[in-house]
Amino acid sequence: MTQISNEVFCEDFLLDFDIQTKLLPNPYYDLPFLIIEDFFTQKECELINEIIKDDDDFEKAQVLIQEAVVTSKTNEKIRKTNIYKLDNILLNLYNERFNSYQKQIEDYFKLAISSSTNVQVLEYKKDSFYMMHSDDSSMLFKDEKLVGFVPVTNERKVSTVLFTTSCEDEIDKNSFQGGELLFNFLYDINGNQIKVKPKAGNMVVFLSNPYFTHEVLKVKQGRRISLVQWHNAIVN
Ligand SMILES: O=C(O)CCC(=O)C(=O)O
Ligand SMILES: [Fe+2]
Repeated sequence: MTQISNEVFCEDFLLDFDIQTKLLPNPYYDLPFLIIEDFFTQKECELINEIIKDDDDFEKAQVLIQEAVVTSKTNEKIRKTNIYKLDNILLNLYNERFNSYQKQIEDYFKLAISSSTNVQVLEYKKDSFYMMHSDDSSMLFKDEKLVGFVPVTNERKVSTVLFTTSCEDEIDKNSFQGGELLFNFLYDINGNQIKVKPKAGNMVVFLSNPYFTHEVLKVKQGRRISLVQWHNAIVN
């Protein structure tokens, strides 16, 4: 294991791979990712959860799969979610809020955000999940062993995930069980994989590169809703 921040260690094999998009934050931080608390208020989250419920106009999740060329196709084995778009009022609110945190994000990761993708609203119902992946690369396997990563996009430097429902023991219409965001190759001081427990209103900000390979564990009950966006950035 190699220490990448005060409280987090990563698998050594990552250091042996030639990761072209390698970038890590300041090793003196406690965590190598940033959690922005209360990006949205509980009321704002509830409004989104309410609207998403009434909106049947979703597309099945598209998964970037590298074939001869990079194509996009629906693959329910990899990801089992519904995707929605935000309406203009909520989108403006999101953008306004994002702008107010942009400098904090840029300072944390020492980069300058140059553009951002559309915001995707993901809904995971019971038994939905999102298999292990890196946001900017394809994982290369040989005989079921991970042997490296190939970048599939250079437009994703930073990933942001904003939760509008919470992971709780007792569920109601704004919560769910399971559905933690797991960073597959990152560990805490006790050797446990880093798992983020979603809390409505909180945004997790991490680099899109293979160090931050992640998955969404299966939702056991309830509705998990997340607003996902990727950002391009100028990195020194
Ligand atoms: O829903 C989440 O928490 C993460 C989604 C994700 O990893 C992605 O869309 O790339
Ligand atoms: Fe992702």
